[in-house]
Amino acid sequence: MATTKIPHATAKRLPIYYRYLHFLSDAGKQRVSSTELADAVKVDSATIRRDFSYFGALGKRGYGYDVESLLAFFKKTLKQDKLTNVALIGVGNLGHALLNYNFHQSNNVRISAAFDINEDITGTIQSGVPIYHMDDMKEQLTVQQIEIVILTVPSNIAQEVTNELVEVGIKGILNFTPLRITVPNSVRVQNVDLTNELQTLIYFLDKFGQEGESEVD
Ligand SMILES: NC(=O)c1ccc[n+]([C@@H]2O[C@H](COP(=O)([O-])OP(=O)(O)OC[C@H]3O[C@@H](n4cnc5c(N)ncnc54)[C@H](O)[C@@H]3O)[C@@H](O)[C@H]2O)c1
Repeated sequence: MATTKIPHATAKRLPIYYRYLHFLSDAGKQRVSSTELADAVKVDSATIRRDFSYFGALGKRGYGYDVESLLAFFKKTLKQDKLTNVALIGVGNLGHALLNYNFHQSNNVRISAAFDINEDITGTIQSGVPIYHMDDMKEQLTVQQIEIVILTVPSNIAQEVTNELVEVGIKGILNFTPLRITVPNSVRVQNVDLTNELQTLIYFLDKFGQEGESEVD
């Protein structure tokens, strides 16, 4: 079962399910039906059942899903039971915003190091995160065993920085730059493009109105 290939759209919904299950668990709820879950997370119940089916028969007919066992399962799948340190490269406008935010809703991911070339900010601590000079990047990433980075540098140097990250063994890059960076197969890149998201929203509103459509790969 561990080798089951999960569609990208399903994988993207897992944190949404996880957050709501956490909420239910905190509220002392023991079980939840797919319809109830669908209402809460705004994903239709057929999609939820299909998503969950990738992980085996987790629900029981007429009973719904057991909140604690589902939560334990997602915790493991999403690696929520261990803290993941990530690094931020490029502490400008966007980088600062991400540092301030520092995923405080999540207790399992945090930015533990940031890097820049601007000597006005290197050597300082911002929002509790040390800002190192890029000259120290390789060493710090290795010492801190960081495998995931958030890339918020100007696009003209994004590839150059990426090459250094690849050399040091980074496994995942959350790429905010508009450049579609080139990496070997061993590295996974997730692109974040707010303009794109906004245009997708406009497209769906235009085409389907407020009913929208649930995202399916
Ligand atoms: N994905 C999105 O929706 C979205 C939204 C806004 C900005 N962006 C992109 O994010 C990136 C950052 O945008 P911004 O507005 O924060 O820019 P910015 O100019 O404010 O910040 C860039 C930072 O990178 C640093 N930097 C420059 N060269 C560097 C290098 N070689 N190594 C490390 N750091 C270096 C600069 O000193 C600066 O602190 C840009 O590529 C921009 O296009 C994406």
